[in-house]
Amino acid sequence: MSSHNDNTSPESSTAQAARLLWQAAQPDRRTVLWGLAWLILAAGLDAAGPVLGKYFIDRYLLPRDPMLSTMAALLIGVFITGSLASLLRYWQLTRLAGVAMRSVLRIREQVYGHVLRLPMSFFDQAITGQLVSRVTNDTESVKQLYVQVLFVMLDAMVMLGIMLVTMALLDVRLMLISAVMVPAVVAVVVGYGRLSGPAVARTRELRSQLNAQTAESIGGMVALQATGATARYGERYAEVNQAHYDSRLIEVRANAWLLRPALDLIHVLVLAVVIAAWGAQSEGLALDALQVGLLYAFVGSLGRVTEPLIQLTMQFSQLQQATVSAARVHTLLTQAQAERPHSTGQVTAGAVSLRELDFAYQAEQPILKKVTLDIAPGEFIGIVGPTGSGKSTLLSLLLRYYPLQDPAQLCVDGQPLGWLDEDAFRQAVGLVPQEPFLMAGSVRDNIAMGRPLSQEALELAATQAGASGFIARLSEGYDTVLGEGGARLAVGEKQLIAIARALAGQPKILLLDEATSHIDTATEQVVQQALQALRGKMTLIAVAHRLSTIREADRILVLQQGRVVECGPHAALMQITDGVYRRLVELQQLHEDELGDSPEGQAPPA
Ligand SMILES: Nc1ncnc2c1ncn2[C@@H]1O[C@H](COP(=O)(O)OP(=O)(O)OP(=O)(O)O)[C@@H](O)[C@H]1O
Repeated sequence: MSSHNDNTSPESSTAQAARLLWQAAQPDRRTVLWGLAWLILAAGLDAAGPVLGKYFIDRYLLPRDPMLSTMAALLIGVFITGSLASLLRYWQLTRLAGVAMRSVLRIREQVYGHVLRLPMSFFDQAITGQLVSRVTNDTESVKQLYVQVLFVMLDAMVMLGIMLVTMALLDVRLMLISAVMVPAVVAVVVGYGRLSGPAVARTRELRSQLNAQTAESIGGMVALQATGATARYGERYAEVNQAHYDSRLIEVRANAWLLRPALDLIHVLVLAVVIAAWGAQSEGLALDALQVGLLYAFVGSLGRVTEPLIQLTMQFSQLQQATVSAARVHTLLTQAQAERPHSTGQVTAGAVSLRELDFAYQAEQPILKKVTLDIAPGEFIGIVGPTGSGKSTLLSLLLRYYPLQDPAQLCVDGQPLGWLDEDAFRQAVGLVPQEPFLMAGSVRDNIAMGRPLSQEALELAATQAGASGFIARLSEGYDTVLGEGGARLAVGEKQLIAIARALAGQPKILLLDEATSHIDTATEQVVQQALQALRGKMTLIAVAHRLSTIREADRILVLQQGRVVECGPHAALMQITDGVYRRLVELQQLHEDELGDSPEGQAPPA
């Protein structure tokens, strides 16, 4: 993901986080509302404790009135209300924990599903490690936010409200003095937020960078070790790690200085003022009329108000971090998805027509210029050209990875490609990429890719791809587990599986993107035979550096700097004196003669 998405400031992130939480908790709205009602009742029962205590002191303890049965009833009442409040709170908080976990489950599914549907242009700039962190770590932090908001904040607010009402009923003046605590605590929290907010955002950003660097280094370990870059990468990592530590230290310091000590101070100050005010109020009165019970009730209630406030503020840094995470998840979720048209358009025959096709990734930098070509159903087209001439770009457009300014410039069976129904389109167009992407599953899983394929369909695809021979030799045939990235197979074998995968969908159009670049001559011949066998059964469009792969094509399209410079069968193109294709073939011949027959014997970049 581009880094600008990570710079979400805590201020702007609060609203985004709130929206995300609210939306994900929607299906559990009733549980949350009922939870609120029960928490109010629990707080009411809690508030009854000090009130009953006051009654006990004022009526029986101070006047030394030995009404033993009533006193016992009062004490039992205090015990029962306290126990009931605890039980209710425990029950509700368990239910709310369920809401938090279910909401995170939904968010994670939503984020993953969303990432799967993002346009390819997004992944041009995406950093894998950061995206992974978004889907797993950030969503986990969001759970923390639910826990904070639902348990601590909700519970604390309810408790605070009920306690203030109870205090007001006991003595409005003393309640007003106690209520000063609320703005004082808010001031501490706001001050803390201002002080540590930037550090919190920076810590998250740096942690994300650490993740990204780790993922990148592990992914590129071969290149890293081969170029002796491990020490430099180690230093680079250490720098970010140190910056992360420094930033975290600022947070922790702000925490240590501001939160607990500041709150304890406020509590003690308020307590002192309440006692002083009570002393002033009761001056000159007899002891039994002094309402010692009132003071007892106030001190008890004040403790119950302080505790949730302290909890709330102590968790504030976590809350901030979780808010930043939630905002980043929200930002990712608001990334526009690739358009998935739902139309009745279908690919019936596989005719492709390019009409003066223009394309640029960035404005003013055209990559393809007025490419015009009509491909008949079942035709085999080879695309060649020097590096950077736009071959892969053309395939990307055929795969709908990037939208076109004018959809009519690229049509399949007479309909603009961009308007075809997504599912029908993906079924009709198969791709064999340059790097065969194999998952840590069985051969069967890797060919089927989740599609419900019969054994016959699977075997047919493997046979058509020329892969059935080596699959039969594997220890467990189609059920052989390949290991991560297909580590157990040779590169050529992986490529044959990738071809079988593309063919298993019975495509009308098969695109091959330099599918033979990394394979040996023997495997290339298997691929060539496979292509020959598929001729006429589907439209074949193959980009190839290795020219022997497309030598037999019906027509070869030669691109140079985004323009079609030659087009025709191999023999015809070889007739063109000083032709681009002829030069590429001759250069390749020379290169192969020099290198001998090896996988590297491809067209050198022109
Ligand atoms: N996602 C992208 N964003 C921006 N520019 C790109 C992107 N992909 C390719 N380009 C640029 O477009 C031009 C054509 O690239 P393309 O990959 O289509 O060429 P190619 O003929 O397939 O090259 P090669 O044979 O090396 O694969 C290049 O200049 C490349 O830098």
